[in-house]
Amino acid sequence: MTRPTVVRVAVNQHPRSGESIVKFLCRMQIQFPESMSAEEVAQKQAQEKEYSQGLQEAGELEAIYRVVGQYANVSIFEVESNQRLHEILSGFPMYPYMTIETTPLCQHPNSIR
Ligand SMILES: O=C(O)C[C@H]1C=CC(=O)O1
Repeated sequence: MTRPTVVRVAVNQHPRSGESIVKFLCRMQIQFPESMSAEEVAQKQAQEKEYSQGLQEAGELEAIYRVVGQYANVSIFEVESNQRLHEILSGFPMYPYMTIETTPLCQHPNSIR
């Protein structure tokens, strides 16, 4: 007797690796203390750039956009778990100066991708 073919489709799969992922929209608003010097700000910005570009190269930070007119960004993360997202966000060098809103995402039925 032949068995029926079972096709498994993960709800959230990474488009390239096929691994199971969770996807989040994050909004990060940055507010440095008034007492912080321009040199300290520049140092934080350089550290942030290196950390952020590492995440982008690793595929965990899929996209980042500046919010027009604000020291804020919206970013799309594709990560293995909620725990991993928390590790990433709390590892940002600017984390102590950020207000972060996270929104979990799932597939839209009308999306063609
Ligand atoms: O928006 C910013 O400038 C802060 C920051 C968070 C990630 C990143 O690449 O930059």
